[in-house]
Amino acid sequence: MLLDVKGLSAAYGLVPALHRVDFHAMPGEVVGILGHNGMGKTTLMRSIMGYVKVTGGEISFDGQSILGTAVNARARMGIGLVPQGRQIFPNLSVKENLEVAIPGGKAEVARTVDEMLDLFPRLKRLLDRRGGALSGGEQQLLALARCLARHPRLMLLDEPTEGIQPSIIDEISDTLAALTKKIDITIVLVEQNLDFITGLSDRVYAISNGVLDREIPKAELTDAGAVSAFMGFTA
Ligand SMILES: Nc1ncnc2c1ncn2[C@@H]1O[C@H](COP(=O)(O)OP(=O)(O)OP(=O)(O)O)[C@@H](O)[C@H]1O
Repeated sequence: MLLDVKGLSAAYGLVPALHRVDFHAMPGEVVGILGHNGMGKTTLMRSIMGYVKVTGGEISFDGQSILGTAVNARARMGIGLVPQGRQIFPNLSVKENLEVAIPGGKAEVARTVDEMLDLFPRLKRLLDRRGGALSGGEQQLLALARCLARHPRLMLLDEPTEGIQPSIIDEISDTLAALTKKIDITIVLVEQNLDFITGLSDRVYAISNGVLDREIPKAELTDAGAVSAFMGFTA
């Protein structure tokens, strides 16, 4: 098991945001977590990366507890987060956005930029463009490349389709599916886009009001009524 989250709780002051969350990801898996606005998806991603102080439970990465470790230590262990809203540098060029994400000397940086351009060919012709002048979809590709440039073993994706045109969402889905075949990576993604999540994920969980304890059986993912029931809606 690469990631094992057990009984994880987090709160903002006295208000709980995650309540005894249990899930895991095996090496090479794409695990989707489906949930509506405000259900705790971002809090979960940021807790695993180490930005949110948790109030209970356990997070293990590659068999080791990571709860007491800082964000940069988790990054060095091989965890990467593509944050909600992408958070690229709007005033830096695409090339500079990539370069500043890559640790190492000049040669290593140049080699890794080339490696990322092979994975994201669409960024090649945009290298000199300012990050802020990219479309939402292009920004998402850049954010993915910035994360992968550090060669994480686990990539956490926080709502990759948010604010992106439907036509580009398919391209992002195809790019991610191709990636998982080319490189050794485990992905945990949180989303509210059902088609995107079912298209990419090996397994899907539902999160509702900070509670994540149910895996949605694969056979039921194509049944809108069953998914609604899992998400806590009554027919
Ligand atoms: N910094 C904060 N301070 C206080 N409450 C917060 C903070 N961040 C999130 N919350 C609350 O915690 C709950 C979970 O929020 P979270 O952002 O994790 O949900 P989400 O599923 O990612 O939602 P969205 O899709 O809108 O980003 C919400 O009720 C939210 O209002």
